[in-house]
Amino acid sequence: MAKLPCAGRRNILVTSALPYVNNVPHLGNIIGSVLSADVFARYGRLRGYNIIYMCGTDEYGTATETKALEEKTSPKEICDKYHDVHKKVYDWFDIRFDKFGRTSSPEQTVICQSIFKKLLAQDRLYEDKINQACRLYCESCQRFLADRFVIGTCPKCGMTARGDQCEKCTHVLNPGELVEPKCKICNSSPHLRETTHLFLDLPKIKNELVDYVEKTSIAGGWSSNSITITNAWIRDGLKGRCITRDLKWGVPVPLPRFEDKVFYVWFDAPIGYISITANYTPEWEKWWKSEDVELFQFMGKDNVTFHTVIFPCTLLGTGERWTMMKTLSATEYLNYEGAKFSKSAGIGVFGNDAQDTNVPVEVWRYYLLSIRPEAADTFFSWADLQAKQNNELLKNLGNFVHRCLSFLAKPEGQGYSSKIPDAPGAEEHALTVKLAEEVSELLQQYVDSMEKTKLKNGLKVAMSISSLGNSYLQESEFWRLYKEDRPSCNIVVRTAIGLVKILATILEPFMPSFSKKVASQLGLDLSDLSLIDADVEAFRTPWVLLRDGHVIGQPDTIFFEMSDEEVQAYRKRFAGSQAERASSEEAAKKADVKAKADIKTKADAKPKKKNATVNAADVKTPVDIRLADIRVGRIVKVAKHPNADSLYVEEIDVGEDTPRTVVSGLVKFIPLEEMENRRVCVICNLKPAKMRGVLSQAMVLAASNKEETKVELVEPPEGAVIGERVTCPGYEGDADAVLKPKDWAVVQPDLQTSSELIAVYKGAPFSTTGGVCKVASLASGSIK
Ligand SMILES: Nc1ncnc2c1ncn2[C@@H]1O[C@H](COP(=O)(O)OP(=O)(O)OP(=O)(O)O)[C@@H](O)[C@H]1O
Repeated sequence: MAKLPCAGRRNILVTSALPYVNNVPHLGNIIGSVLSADVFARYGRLRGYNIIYMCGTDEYGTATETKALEEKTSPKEICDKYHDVHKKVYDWFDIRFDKFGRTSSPEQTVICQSIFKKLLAQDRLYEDKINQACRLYCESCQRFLADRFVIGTCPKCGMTARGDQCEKCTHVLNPGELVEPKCKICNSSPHLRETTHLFLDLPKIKNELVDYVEKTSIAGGWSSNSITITNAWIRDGLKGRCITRDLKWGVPVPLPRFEDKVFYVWFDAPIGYISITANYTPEWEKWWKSEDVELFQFMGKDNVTFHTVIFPCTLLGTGERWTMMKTLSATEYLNYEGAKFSKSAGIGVFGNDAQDTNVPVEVWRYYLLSIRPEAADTFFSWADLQAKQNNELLKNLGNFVHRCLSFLAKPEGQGYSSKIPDAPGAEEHALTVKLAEEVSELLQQYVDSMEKTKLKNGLKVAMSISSLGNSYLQESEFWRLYKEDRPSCNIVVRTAIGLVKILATILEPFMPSFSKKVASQLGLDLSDLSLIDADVEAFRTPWVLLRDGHVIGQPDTIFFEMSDEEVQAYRKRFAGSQAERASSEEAAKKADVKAKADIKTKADAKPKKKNATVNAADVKTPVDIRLADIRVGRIVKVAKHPNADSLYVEEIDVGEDTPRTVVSGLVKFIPLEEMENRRVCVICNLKPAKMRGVLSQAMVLAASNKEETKVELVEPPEGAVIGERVTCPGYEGDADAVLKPKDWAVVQPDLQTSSELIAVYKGAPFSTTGGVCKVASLASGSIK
């Protein structure tokens, strides 16, 4: 039965940006919208809030029409097919919507047209009577071009942009503003042709909008990027927004002279949240026209202005009281191994690919959420996924859970025959009291973070409770207590099991499949996991969470190790674009089968690692980029080498007491004045070497093309701190005191610049606290 708002409860309506229907979503789409919203909605349900999560596919517009042309079918059939594809991907990712609908429903037409009529009645729309109403028309395709089918140069930042928005600087455009526009379908130059359209009169609604933004943005906890983007938009001056298009596949405009037009997809898409709710319950107005409902919206940064300016203006302009967005959680972008995820170019891992790997859903969710781009763009890398799976999930979380449960499950004489012991005196047991205090403090941080949609921090805090659990077990020496001091052992075991229950609960929003398994191993139902205030209070005394005599279920391993071979196989399998992968189909098929077989055999052959604690002495540091001590430096002085024309001698500040002297062969490529004061990436642990009589104490990293005719410095970003270490996600660890030349020879060939000009090691970007390191223009260069 559909939920409705209830007086006296927190009523929360969650939405995530409606994914566009004509393609398979990639991991960037998943973390940017649906997965983030799912975590928050799951958290809200655990807290006992009256919460619903609405989402669905955004189906109208030219992109669908064109896809239908390509696939020789109708837009409706395209939408049916891809709606299903999306649904299956999200089901696999354990995304739990209360309703996953679609914008091509009859309810959408009714609600969209009714909002339009109210805007008209309130005089918030105007027809364009001058040339602003021109749209680009392609003579060779004989059609008006939808915004996304025009590409050109952004007038603001000078980069390539689509007709509706520049993805580089997020500037929202009218297609006519693009410099040198081109038709994306046939590459000819479209021209402006006049056609009358309807505009939403944003200047007329400005005061109400500003009032709303001022009242809500800070108080509602909008993510800082969304506040910046919105304020910049308002400051730059609001202009009328065209809300109609010369298309067929869309909601018809119910006005004489406009019958052959439909609403622009960005006018109707946010109305989709409302119509999808109307598909969920006929009493949808109780959610959407209420002052007692908190609306939380999740999306990537490119969707912000549509949700903070255009959609609010649409609602405010009707003169009715709509439920306005309270909290907006907008992510930056997730990138793929140094490149950009792209649906059109087919770069990256897509929702259906993820299912086709050996990586279980809980690991996918954990990894994506642990690198959620909350404050800056982040990077997916297979090596980082491996590191997080092996170190954080297996060695920390899996180890703790399995250690507690398997000890408890052992027969009397070695364990507790699966029965929770009585544990009087826990509140006086010093180590346990200390643990309980630390856990309480972390739980408070967890709740604070989750309430503010700081999901990444919520996850980090939850994982630190698991680390505390491991330290607690270790310090207690429970195996010794079992023989020498059984009452204390009972306290430790019962407390640790309570901690397992806490972890299963607070990690449920992030990894529901993990929590389900742990609940069953604890002999509990999922419904026993709750985070209502009384439970959070009880979590302060973990030893009371499972009663004595309770019998747990069967312990089993939850996480497994990912091998280097698997990482290599995945990197190879998902390299390049989907088209490139498909073009060598036969070869790819064979490689694929082999890769999968390799991976499968490995997984099968692998003795199921029982979350064993790994002995540090057994771990051999692999030969990779972590061995190199790369630091952010600044050239404080530079001169030509006295004895060699091709060499510079620099003094570089790398955060030490005195600058280092460095000799580099860059004279031919970089003029002396461009070297001065330049920020650089420097390898600081190579053995100092004399170069033509001058002792060089480090090496500046630069990228070159194949012919070595062009060389560019690898530059740290503005925000990086001089002297900080440059690391590559997935390859963290101590550098060698001195980097051996033979190790450098192994590492160097994998150092490159990506298509996005980012310095990468095996796809993992050179990262600093200020962002990633880049070169000026040299893509696919070799770094040394
Ligand atoms: N790399 C990314 N990282 C994080 N979020 C992203 C990324 N790419 C897209 N998103 C977000 O994913 C959500 C769904 O995107 P949507 O399906 O509209 O497609 P899109 O990737 O933005 O591309 P297009 O508009 O070309 O279809 C949006 O909120 C968008 O901001």
